[in-house]
Amino acid sequence: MSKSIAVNAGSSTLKFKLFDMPSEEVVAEGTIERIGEKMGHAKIKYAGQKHEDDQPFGDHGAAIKYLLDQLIALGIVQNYDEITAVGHRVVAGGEYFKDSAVITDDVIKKIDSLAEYAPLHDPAELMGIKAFRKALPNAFAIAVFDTSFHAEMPKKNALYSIPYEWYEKYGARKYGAHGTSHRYVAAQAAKMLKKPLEDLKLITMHIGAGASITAVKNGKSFDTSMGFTPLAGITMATRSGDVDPSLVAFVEEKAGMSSDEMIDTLNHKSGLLGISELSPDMRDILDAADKGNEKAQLALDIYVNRIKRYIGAYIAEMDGVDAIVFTAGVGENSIPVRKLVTDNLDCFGIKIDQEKNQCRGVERDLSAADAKVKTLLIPTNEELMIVRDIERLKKEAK
Ligand SMILES: Nc1ncnc2c1ncn2[C@@H]1O[C@H](COP(=O)(O)OP(=O)(O)O)[C@@H](O)[C@H]1O
Ligand SMILES: CC(=O)OP(=O)(O)O
Ligand SMILES: [Mg+2]
Repeated sequence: MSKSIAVNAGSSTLKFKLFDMPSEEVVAEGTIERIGEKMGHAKIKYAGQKHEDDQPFGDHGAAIKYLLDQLIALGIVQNYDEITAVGHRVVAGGEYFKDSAVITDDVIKKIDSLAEYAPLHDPAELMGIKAFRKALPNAFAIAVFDTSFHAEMPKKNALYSIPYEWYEKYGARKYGAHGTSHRYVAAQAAKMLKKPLEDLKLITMHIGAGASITAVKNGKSFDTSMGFTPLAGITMATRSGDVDPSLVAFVEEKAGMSSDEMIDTLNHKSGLLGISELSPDMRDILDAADKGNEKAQLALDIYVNRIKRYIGAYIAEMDGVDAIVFTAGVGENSIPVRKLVTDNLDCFGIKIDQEKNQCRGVERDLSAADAKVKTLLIPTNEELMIVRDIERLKKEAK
């Protein structure tokens, strides 16, 4: 018996799961939230116990140090040597990493060189890789890339209608993200539908703080809403999603902003937060909209509209759909958002049963009896995919 850990650094969170392998039993798991904010929060579950801390985590480095310290302090492991393998989530793998990779000095250099493709994520993930390498020098370590699932997307969907040489010279294309999550929920959907994944057309909606929608056709990523970086696509907690690039240049000029300031604003001060001028958190937006706050209502309306827009687009692109899937923070937990997104989609055969929709964080078929297209709720499990890739790459390395 050995232990493997999956480390998942998001834009503002650090999540982990420690598994006993090969049983895949979770022996400890936790989340450190609101990294970089005035006050952060850590929650770790292990051996039937729960440990919580309110303290600031200045950056992902601080969160990683805390996690490594707590593994020993809480007695989750007596010694780091008990953890024989580590899998790190890395958002941007460019066109280079079409599969997960065993971490070497060269792989670290390559990830570093790709950091511009996911500026909110890759630097934090590299910090994690380096800190774990130092603490667990003998562990088998791999990187699992969000972009791998989208790497072979058809060119007609991956390329922008811009000069072709930009793709050749600079790698200017759509890379997408959240691939590990889309891959997991698509496979689970096939199990729930009792059909081979290869025969299905699915729309998987990963809607958390970062959010993306993927058209999964015959088990492969066919199109996805995120773009060159995770800034594109639907409205997110603080990210704008799609905008006309001319508007960007226009506001830069009018407001005297540098392009760095602009990208920072589109990443951190836009989305739900930007429109509502209130909060990036969907729970706050729903509460405020309920109480009649007009900007919160508008933020909610825009958010729902963008998701519907991509559902419609992907049904058209795939020439139909068998099931749509809700996952991630908002998708798994928000009953009202699932209702609003699926309202008035009868024309596509999508209709949910409002009773079945009264649930959170469970795997469930939400479809109404007369729906032609299934609506599924599937909690994501990026960490399970990561440890499964550890096992696969270990075998391949032998
Ligand atoms: N009950 C809920 N209702 C609405 N939104 C929720 C609820 N619970 C969590 N969320 C949202 O989920 C988001 C976090 O999702 P998650 O997938 O963990 O994000 P990420 O991995 O992008 O950091 C938060 O922005 C929060 O607003
Ligand atoms: C790519 C991305 O947006 O990731 P997260 O949702 O974890 O921030
Ligand atoms: Mg995430």
